[in-house]
Amino acid sequence: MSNPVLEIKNLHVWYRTYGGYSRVLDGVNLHVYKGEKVGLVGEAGCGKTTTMRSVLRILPEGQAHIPEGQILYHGNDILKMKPRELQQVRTRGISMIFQEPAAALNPVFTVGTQMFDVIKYSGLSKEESRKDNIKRLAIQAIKEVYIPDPERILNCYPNQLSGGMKQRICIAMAIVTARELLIADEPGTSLDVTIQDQVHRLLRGLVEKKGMSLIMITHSLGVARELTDRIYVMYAGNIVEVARTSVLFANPLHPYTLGLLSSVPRLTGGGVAEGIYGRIPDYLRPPGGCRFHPRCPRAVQRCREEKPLLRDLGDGHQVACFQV
Ligand SMILES: Nc1ncnc2c1ncn2[C@@H]1O[C@H](COP(=O)(O)OP(=O)(O)OP(=O)(O)O)[C@@H](O)[C@H]1O
Ligand code: NI
Repeated sequence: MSNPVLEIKNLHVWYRTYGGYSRVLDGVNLHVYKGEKVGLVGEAGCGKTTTMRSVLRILPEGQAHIPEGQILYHGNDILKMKPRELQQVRTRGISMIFQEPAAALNPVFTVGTQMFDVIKYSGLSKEESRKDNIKRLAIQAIKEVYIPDPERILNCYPNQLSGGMKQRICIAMAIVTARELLIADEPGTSLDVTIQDQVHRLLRGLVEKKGMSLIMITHSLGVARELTDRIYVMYAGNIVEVARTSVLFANPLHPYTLGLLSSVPRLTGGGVAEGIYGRIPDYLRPPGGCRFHPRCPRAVQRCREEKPLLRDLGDGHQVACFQV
């Protein structure tokens, strides 16, 4: 296979807090190939958003600290890029859509004004930046997210649109200029389930049509199963298991993955199964050894003392656990 579009290597991210450093990411490794759809799955607070904000370098300034790690975009470390290079990545390479569409749109400007700005600053040639061309690109992007009457939408303010429409506009803005990788952070979680489902299918269709790569952040293995080729399971700032989606569901190995699977609601009644007891640890004083050991039904002494690294079990199925 060719080289990955994006490769995160041994990423550590800490937050400065009143109590000291909160050591959230503890050596994250993740990659995505061209055209691949990858899921990053784990419960609230495990560090999914932190990982992806690091990629675009949009972590809160002055609070976040990256003591170690690399984020390679076609082999170039994003963490070392100069502002111009970084701008290029953000406008032409990688874009991100967020959970809350309302927060991503500015209420005081029309959809058109905001879309035109995105296009203008995406490094187009002089010829391409002609006004009529910018408008044409915006209209085309709105059509691609299946919103009727694009001309009218351009003149609307965000509050004139429904939540689902706003999320679609955010997607249109993310794909309006040539992009290679789309990072979707639980898009549509604030919307009702049928609309959320439509947003997911729209995303999948678009990235497939354009041959883009997708990193889908979600707390739901069910959602990841629908949308991705490969899944990274994250627990407390570590990747604990990676596998092709079909393999992960056929042969899940890490005790945390098993716990997550048992908390996926059954379609055939029975409701939510037992899930996993306890909660994500305090990152100021994270547990030693395997961070999952306090909640793990299979933990032994070694798990308390030594950190398990990802081991390859063949065919890219990797797991970080001494007990499998
Ligand atoms: N600016 C910050 N300062 C201190 N701690 C932070 C900051 N931002 C995030 N955190 C902490 O980092 C941890 C990981 O947060 P993050 O948002 O990356 O998790 P997540 O997996 O995206 O969760 P969710 O599913 O709720 O979106 C959490 O404990 C969170 O409280
Ligand atoms: Ni998040």
